[in-house]
Amino acid sequence: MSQKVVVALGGNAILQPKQEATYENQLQNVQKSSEIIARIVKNGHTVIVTHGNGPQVGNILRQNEEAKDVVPPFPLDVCSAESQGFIGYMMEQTLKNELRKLGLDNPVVSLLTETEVSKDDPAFEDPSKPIGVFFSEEEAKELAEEKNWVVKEDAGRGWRRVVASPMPKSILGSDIIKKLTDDRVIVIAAGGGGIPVVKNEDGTLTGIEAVIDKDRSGFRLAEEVKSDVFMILTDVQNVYVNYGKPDQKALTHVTLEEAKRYVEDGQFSAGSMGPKMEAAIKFAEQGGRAIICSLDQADLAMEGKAGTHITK
Ligand SMILES: Nc1ncnc2c1ncn2[C@@H]1O[C@H](COP(=O)(O)OP(=O)(O)O)[C@@H](O)[C@H]1O
Ligand SMILES: NC(=O)OP(=O)(O)O
Repeated sequence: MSQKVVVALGGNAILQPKQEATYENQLQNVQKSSEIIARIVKNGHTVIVTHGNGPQVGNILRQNEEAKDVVPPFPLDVCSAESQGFIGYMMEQTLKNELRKLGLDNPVVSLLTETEVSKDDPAFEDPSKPIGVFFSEEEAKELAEEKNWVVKEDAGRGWRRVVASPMPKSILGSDIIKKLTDDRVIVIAAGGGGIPVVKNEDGTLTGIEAVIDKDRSGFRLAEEVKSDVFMILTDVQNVYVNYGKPDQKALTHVTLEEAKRYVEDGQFSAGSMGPKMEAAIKFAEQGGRAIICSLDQADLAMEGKAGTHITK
């Protein structure tokens, strides 16, 4: 049965933590992701793609800061837009090429998307979103001192710079995204969580410096385009209970009640699986099917043969 699916690609699908952030490395990874997404389209589903930008937006911000004596630096929301633009470009091009190989002619378009947040969001007082590259604790603390950064440990993987990450209230233009998908267009949207903007009292919009979590914005997008499935692709085949322990157990099909119980038990790290489970649970609460799985099993998971599925 044909279904509408919002696919959220994790940071690993664009750049693995140990890889150098060259354009070539990122293009090669994105090409692999596109190969898999094309298979989902081939199986008859309607796909909307969204993606992370943590490493990329951090690097663009740093490029701006390091070159500030030569070229005036841009604010973080503009860096977000830049990262959305270049990742969207890689995805659009590789997806068109992969669809063509499978004999498909669906149009593909990547849309620069703004996401509305609240200027009063408490996240502005407590930066939590890791961006850019990983450092040792010592290096990170030195950089924090020297450059006035906030740095934090990132889910056991090293230390990173962190910035504010407000909750997404709505994805601007999701009505247009929905119309395009109804017309067979494969849309890449709300990359990097979307460009954070606030609505002023007179209805105008202004950019605000932050990076939105793409699992949270992916949920909003899936909700607003009335998707049947919200699929979060990452680097583990399943969500596990007792993850990393000798008795770890893969979750395949879980009900909302079970999922919430595991969250209460503290089974999912705040900086990694936590936001994914939070987003998946919200989507399942509205009656949709949420899937968390590895990128290479995405097409199998869509057919119910891999990954962790959460339903009401
Ligand atoms: N209970 C769990 N089950 C599976 N993975 C978990 C769990 N808790 C933490 N993780 C970690 O979550 C990581 C995926 O999150 P993250 O690296 O933020 O994803 P991405 O960058 O792909 O969006 C996995 O690599 C794994 O190390
Ligand atoms: N914006 C965002 O959530 O990016 P990552 O998935 O790369 O952290």
